[in-house]
Amino acid sequence: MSLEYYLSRQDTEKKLTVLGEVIADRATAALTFGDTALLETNLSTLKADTSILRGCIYGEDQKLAASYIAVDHLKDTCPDNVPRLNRNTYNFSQYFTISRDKTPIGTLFIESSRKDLLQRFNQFLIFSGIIILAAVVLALFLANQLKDVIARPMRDLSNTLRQIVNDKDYSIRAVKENNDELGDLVDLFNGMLITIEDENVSLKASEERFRKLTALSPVGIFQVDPKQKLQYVNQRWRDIHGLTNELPDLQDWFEMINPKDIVMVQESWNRMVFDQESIALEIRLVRRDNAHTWIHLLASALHDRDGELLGYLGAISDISELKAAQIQMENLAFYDPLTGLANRRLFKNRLEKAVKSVLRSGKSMALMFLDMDQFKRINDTLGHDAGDILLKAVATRLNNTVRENDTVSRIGGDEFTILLTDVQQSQDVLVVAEKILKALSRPIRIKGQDIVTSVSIGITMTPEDSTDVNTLMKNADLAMYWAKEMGRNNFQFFSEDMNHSILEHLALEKELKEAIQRNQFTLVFQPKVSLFDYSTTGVETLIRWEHPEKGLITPDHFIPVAEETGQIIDIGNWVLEQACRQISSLLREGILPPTAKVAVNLSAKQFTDPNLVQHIRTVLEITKIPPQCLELEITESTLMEDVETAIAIMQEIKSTGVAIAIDDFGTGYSSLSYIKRFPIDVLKVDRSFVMDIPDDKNDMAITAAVIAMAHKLSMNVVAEGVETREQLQFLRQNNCDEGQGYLFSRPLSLGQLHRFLIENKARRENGTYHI
Ligand SMILES: Nc1nc2c(ncn2[C@@H]2O[C@H](COP(=O)(O)O[C@H]3[C@@H](O)[C@H](n4cnc5c(=O)[nH]c(N)nc54)O[C@@H]3COP(=O)(O)O)[C@@H](O)[C@H]2O)c(=O)[nH]1
Repeated sequence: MSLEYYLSRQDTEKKLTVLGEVIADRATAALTFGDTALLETNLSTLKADTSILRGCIYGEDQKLAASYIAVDHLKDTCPDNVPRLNRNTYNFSQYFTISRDKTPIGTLFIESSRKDLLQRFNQFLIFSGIIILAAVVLALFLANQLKDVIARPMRDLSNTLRQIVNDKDYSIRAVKENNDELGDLVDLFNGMLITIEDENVSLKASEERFRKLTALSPVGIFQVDPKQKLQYVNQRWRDIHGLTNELPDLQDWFEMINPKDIVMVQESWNRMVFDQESIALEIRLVRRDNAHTWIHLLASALHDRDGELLGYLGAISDISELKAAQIQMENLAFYDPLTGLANRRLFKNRLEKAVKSVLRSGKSMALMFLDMDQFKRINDTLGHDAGDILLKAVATRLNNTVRENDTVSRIGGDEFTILLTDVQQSQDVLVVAEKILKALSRPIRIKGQDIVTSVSIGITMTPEDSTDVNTLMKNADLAMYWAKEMGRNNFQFFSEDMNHSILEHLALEKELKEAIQRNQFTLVFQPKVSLFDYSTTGVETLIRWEHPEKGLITPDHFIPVAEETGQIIDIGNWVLEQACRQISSLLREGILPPTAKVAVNLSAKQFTDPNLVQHIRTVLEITKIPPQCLELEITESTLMEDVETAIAIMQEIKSTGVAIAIDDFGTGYSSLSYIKRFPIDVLKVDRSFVMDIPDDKNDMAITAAVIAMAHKLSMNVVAEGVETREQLQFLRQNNCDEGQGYLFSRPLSLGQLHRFLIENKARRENGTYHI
């Protein structure tokens, strides 16, 4: 506005200047000549401009020379003298110098009214107002129009969007009204909806597929959200857990895991959550119905395309059957199916590991080798099923005797091993060995019978004795053998001396081979005496080895070796033949009565030798000894090894007319039912029962019972090892038939026997016989 006013004012002032300068120029001559009329004519040109209020020309003397007053302002006059210029007046006024030859000769004063200017300005204002008003009206109009054209479609679009969001219905479409930019926007929006709908459809299809797949899946599937909440499980998952419909908490699920596996599961779960590691575990579940289920668990974290965590997805499969099969396979491969103990393979494996650990830790470990005494006999007597029950009972007792860390194994028929780990001193092992012997000494009831069993235990220590697994096994075996030698039902620690003895044993084996050819064996005969009249009823043949360097070697030392190597067959045959040859002369000479018998010991190997009976017949024939004068002593243990075969062999022997005596009776776990079936003529009560008479009441009772029983079975009873008068008295009181022992005579050479028989006969005949 002010600009407009300023420009109008400048226009007015410029116009006034042009007008003033023209009039001043024209007034030069009229003023020179004082022609007032011409001056006024000149001034009258001011009429043309209605805004001029007055024009005044003053001469050189400053006196008014001519004037013009606008008709509307006749009340105004020109002052007589040149008026002062007053800028504060409402009107414009301006002075123009009238010059002649550049010399001022007068002054023109023109006053112009601002009225036009203001009028023009007002007009401008009015016009501007009208324009603005029109513009506003137009703007409002246009805005209204625009509202319809732009805002409504936008509102429609946003309503559509709101409806889609509220209803989650992506099939709704925005309506396109125009083919303008908004139309394009609607097209784009609808295009986007189509894409979302397509993606939704494929997502729903994929979800449906996922649900169907998981519903039909043979594996249990579960989903956990990022906040560790179990979000989804399929039916199979519920079935495996024995759950119906409820979805348990993750914590509840963890509580269904076997306590032995829970630490492992939690550690793996934490690794999955914090380190994004996948889980693959085999664990046990304890279901609500208390059933145990082995499962294979797989789980891993689930992320979207941007790596944002969506949760965890996992699968479980019921591997109980697989595990059972695996356990069964492992059991078959590593465990003894009868006792459930570790087998030889597993034992060796554990022994190897234990030796390595001993080398690392610097601690000691003991290996025990156990062999059941007389197992074969029990097995044969009571049957294999009874043998199995016995083995199982022994296994249980062994297991209960040792600590959980120790390994008890069955490595063969009646052979067990025990690995005692973390041993401080050999005294600890000794305590365990004693505990084992004690545990096994309690009778085991099988088929209504109380069976007493025992074991012989060999013990070796590592690293003390060796750190080689095979050597340790050999050591323990050797020590066990030693325990057997020491009378069974005991334990022996391995020592290098045992090794030494084995070397001796090997040397003995070698020398035995040559002993027969070199005639190093001799025979001695121990008389058997009637306990009724002290007559000599027979003799027992006992072998002796006269070693050229070692002197006299008793059969205890070489018979077991000969038995092991099989040399006993040759040695036994030699004894049988020699005994018959030597005694036949005594019989022929009548020094031995015709009722007397020469007894020869038969070892187990001899007894089962298929040529035995033929050999007996040959010997009888060669030596001309009557069969009824020959008696074969077979130990109870030999007979009990294979009862049925023993009966058959005995019957064959009996068919030759030769008598059979059961030796060492009472030590071989015979059962009465078998004794009854054995074709036995003589029963020899073992020396171990006689030796403690009269101190051991048990032994006395047993001996008395055995004598009574043998008599009931029509057997002759011979008591072995009679050394004292008390023993003799007891045996006589209990009607024992015969006695053999140092009380009557020690084993005698043939010559000594000859003398003994004659002297004994004479003493009895002349009544000087006394004991
Ligand atoms: N297969 C063969 N075995 C044989 C043969 N010769 C002997 N043997 C067996 O060797 C074992 C030991 O015999 P031996 O050292 O000869 O001892 C016998 C007797 O000397 C001993 N005995 C006899 N009376 C007493 C006595 O009062 N006290 C005592 N301490 N010892 C005594 O007993 C042995 C005889 O025992 P047994 O045979 O059980 O009747 C021994 O088992 C022999 O059998 C052989 O040729 N073949």
